[in-house]
Amino acid sequence: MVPMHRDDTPQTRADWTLVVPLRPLSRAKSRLAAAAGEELRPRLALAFAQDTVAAAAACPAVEGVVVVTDDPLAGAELAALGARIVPDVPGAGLNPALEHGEAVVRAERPGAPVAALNADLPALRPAELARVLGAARAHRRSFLADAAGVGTTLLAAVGGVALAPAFGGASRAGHLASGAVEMRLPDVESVRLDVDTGEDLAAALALGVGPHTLRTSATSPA
Ligand SMILES: Nc1nc2c(ncn2[C@@H]2O[C@H](COP(=O)(O)OP(=O)(O)OP(=O)(O)O)[C@@H](O)[C@H]2O)c(=O)[nH]1
Ligand SMILES: C=C(OP(=O)(O)O)C(=O)O
Repeated sequence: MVPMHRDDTPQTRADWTLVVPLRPLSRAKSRLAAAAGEELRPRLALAFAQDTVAAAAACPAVEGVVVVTDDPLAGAELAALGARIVPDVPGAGLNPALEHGEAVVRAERPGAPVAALNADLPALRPAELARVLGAARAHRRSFLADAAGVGTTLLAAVGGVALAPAFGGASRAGHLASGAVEMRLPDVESVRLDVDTGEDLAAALALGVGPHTLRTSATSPA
């Protein structure tokens, strides 16, 4: 989130709002339990979200970060990083949570470009996110597949276009079927590397994670 300068190119304009969904930490990152254990799992889920939000907030293309969560600890920690916290839609699930966050943003700024970003990107780098959001300006709706090539880590919609999120499972195919354009970009691994398993965590640590995940994973057997 940086002020817009007169000579900013469209690629670096800070006008995107990111909507980051986060389920309660007590239930988050269940697939990590096998590698990390039940004590570390919720702490890692929080650390991933902190590193994701901190990197997103530091991205020169980003105007603001909205986190949709009912978790009080995560809400407080992520608000401290500059995120706006919006309550979840109880029992509705991931896509309604994203639509709710999008509606909150667009009620205030109907023309805002909006992107949904997973909260499990601990290696996220602001410059790589800026490249993705710059590319997303060329399409009405576009997305980035996750590192496995099965899911989605980011779904973007320019002003006046609904996100229409279809996250969950094989969402790459779902987003393609919905008409969203897949962005195929070099050198944006940090935006694609979502961490679901111990193997994913090892890959993120090798790429380089943010300080919260680095500290928390130091006690992890993953
Ligand atoms: N606000 C909100 N976020 C959700 C919900 N369900 C999933 N998410 C978030 O959506 C993103 C992708 O979620 P998943 O990969 O399905 O769940 P996860 O907790 O990250 O991992 P698993 O438990 O292993 O599936 C993560 O940032 C989750 O915290 C929900 O009902 N509400
Ligand atoms: C919900 C998704 O993420 P994950 O791979 O973390 O389940 C998805 O890719 O649509």
